Amino acid sequence: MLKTHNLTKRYGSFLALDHAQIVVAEGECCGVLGPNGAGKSTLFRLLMGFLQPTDGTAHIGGKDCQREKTEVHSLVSYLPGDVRLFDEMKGKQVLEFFADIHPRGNRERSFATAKRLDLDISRRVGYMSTGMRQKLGLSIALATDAPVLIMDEPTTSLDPNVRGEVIRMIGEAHKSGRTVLICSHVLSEIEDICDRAIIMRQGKVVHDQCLQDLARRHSVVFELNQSLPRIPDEIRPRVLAARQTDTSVRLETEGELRDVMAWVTQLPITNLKANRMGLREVYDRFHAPVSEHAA
Ligand SMILES: Nc1ncnc2c1ncn2[C@@H]1O[C@H](COP(=O)(O)OP(=O)(O)OP(=O)(O)O)[C@@H](O)[C@H]1O
Repeated sequence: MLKTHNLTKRYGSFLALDHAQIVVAEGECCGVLGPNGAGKSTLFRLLMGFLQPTDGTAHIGGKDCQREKTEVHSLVSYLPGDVRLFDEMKGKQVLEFFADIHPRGNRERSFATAKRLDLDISRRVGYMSTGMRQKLGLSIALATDAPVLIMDEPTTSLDPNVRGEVIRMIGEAHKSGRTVLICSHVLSEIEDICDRAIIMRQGKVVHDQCLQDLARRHSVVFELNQSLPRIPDEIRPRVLAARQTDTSVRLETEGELRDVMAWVTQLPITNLKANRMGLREVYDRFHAPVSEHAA
């Protein structure tokens, strides 16, 4: 449904997006992760045809995001990272305006979405708080029945309860068969609704993670006062990685944990911990926390 080939964007000599190869299948929900400046919004703006690529191509629903922008826009509902709306208009007028110009817009659904987000649409945009303006943007973007949803940090500036509601609404859109591309700095939001997560670093896609696979992974950590013995052949295929630093051992496993644990627990170990792997561990492989860099 959505495909980029070597998609590249330079601002002068600065490479903001570096030969990105991304494929999102129809009906898939794909999260895009990465620190500030990684190139996420640049990718989204290129997909919407708001930026001209330096190199490469992007297609949505088989339409070229540059040359067939109008067709692409009729397939996509887009929430920009910086929601800018008309200050002089009331919320209701803004919803009517966007529902009328989007080929798949619907006034009643926009009003219902705003109501679900507890937004007072009788208020003028200029008098709305940042979170209220974000809700208004969401009421526009979530109310169309466009088959593709592209959302740049949809829960930014929202309080925790509304964040939860927005994530539920995006999850519902995904369940109804729509294709979703979403970026967020909140890893749990991506884990909650996405099938896959793409991790970006300095304009490059550095990792593509299927979240169903991740749910079957565990980290097993323990102390051992000797070298780790050879892992038995029966469990070796399920131990994806084994690392020993002095007395500390960390195994990364996939699938059934029972016989891995049976082997580990017959070693002279202490301080055994086994945890389900999360997106955090995967993300930290590419972006270690700032304090670790500083250490
Ligand atoms: N118009 C521009 N001119 C020059 N550099 C730009 C321009 N727009 C973006 N950049 C740079 O491109 C890089 C990628 O920016 P982008 O907005 O795509 O990052 P992002 O991953 O969305 O970040 P954030 O999480 O902070 O929103 C940044 O270093 C940014 O400073």
